[in-house]
Amino acid sequence: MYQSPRRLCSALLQRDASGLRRLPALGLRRQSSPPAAVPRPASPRLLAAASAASGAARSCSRTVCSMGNGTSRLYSALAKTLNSSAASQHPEYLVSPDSEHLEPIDPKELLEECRAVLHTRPPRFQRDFVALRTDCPSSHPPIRVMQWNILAQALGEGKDNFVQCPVEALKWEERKCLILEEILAYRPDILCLQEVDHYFDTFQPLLSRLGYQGTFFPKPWSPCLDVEHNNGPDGCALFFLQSRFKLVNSANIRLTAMTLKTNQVAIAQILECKESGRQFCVAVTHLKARTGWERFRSAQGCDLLQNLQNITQGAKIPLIICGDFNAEPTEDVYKHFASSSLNLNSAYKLLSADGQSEPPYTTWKIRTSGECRHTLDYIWYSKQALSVRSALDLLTEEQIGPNRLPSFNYPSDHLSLVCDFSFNEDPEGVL
Ligand SMILES: NC(=O)C1=CN([C@@H]2O[C@H](COP(=O)(O)OP(=O)(O)OC[C@H]3O[C@@H](n4cnc5c(N)ncnc54)[C@H](OP(=O)(O)O)[C@@H]3O)[C@@H](O)[C@H]2O)C=CC1
Ligand SMILES: [Mg+2]
Repeated sequence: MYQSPRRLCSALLQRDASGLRRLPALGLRRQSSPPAAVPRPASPRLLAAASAASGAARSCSRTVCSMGNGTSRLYSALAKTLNSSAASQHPEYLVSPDSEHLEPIDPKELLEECRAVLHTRPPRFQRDFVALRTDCPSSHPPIRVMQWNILAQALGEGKDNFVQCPVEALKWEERKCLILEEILAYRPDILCLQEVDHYFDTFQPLLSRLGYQGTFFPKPWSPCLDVEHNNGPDGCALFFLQSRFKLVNSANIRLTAMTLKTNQVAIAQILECKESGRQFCVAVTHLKARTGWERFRSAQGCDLLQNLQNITQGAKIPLIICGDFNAEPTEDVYKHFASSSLNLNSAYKLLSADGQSEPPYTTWKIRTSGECRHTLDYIWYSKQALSVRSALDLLTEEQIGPNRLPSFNYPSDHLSLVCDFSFNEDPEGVL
């Protein structure tokens, strides 16, 4: 039954059986009158538990931190104590100690809360899934994977110079609802994010209440820490639905380039499907940005491929790799992935008429330096073990609008990519 946002919020504020006040999942106050304002909780019980460990780190990182100073090192160190260290393989570190105490939330209720906060904004864009393979019936539900560079709040406000994007469109309290709305609209089984600088206070607590298990690996020297009032370093985050998968193994990888440690990271996890018992490896990364760094990106890509070779025991385990590669398909790093012995294909090529061309853009923005329209984001997959059943179409130029991204309608300068995968039958010996 449809509940108005006003009724929903009051329902969320009722006392639960334990006598403790239940709080709105988002803990947000609406910007203007109708519908009624949601009181900001004085002490959000559920969010406090999840973000307590990050509180000290966040308060110390609210000052301007130049890279390499004690404060950013302290944050990095603290963040790492909550996650596994570089290239470690300790699943026990990856389980949030508080996750079992978190009250589940209904995704529909959270979506309603988001929509109430966003009621003054234009409606979200309609995007459709394009069916790609209907000829290979599978006895198990598909695995939906979402890849998205969500735009770090500190970079969007302090570094990216999106000259056509009004500052009000970047306000975190509303932008986070647009991000959550996009995630909730597609409800991925696996969510791979880049530029996450609100992991501990937003995504980890909320997504864990939606049934996800999350891992965060911050960049060692995040440029976010240069920005005044930053919320800590940005990094990659990987979430999967605990109802569908069991974590078998996990590695946080600091990428190297020509044997040197770099500022870019990846997370790779082996997951086991609870329905089918099949195992696969999913990885998320964000390679070095900017022109002039093509060889560096290429070296980082080679390092990631080598790590994935080791993790999948030479491609014995099927792979899905999501990332903002910061590289057009013409770059060497793309070519390395396309020709790797891991037998990978890029899922979004399948949206093209011949199945051979990447989409014309995955990011589109206007900076002081001009308009930047590029294809940089990819979902790679083991082409012999997996099939892409469908993929979410991109936004059209008309939907994106003349001021490009981010905007009041869309929270990031990068588009989300979403694919439904299924395992091919009888892959024995094919890999
Ligand atoms: N003190 C130290 O030892 C070190 C300090 N640093 C700091 O980190 C920063 C760079 O870190 P690094 O990880 O290499 O960052 P990158 O060059 O990879 O870029 C960082 C972010 O900037 C965005 N970006 C890309 N192009 C532009 C542009 N033209 N204008 C504004 N933003 C852009 C990228 O977004 P997208 O991916 O969406 O394009 C990316 O998220 C330095 O500026 C420095 O402050 C870094 C290393 C060491
Ligand atoms: Mg960016």
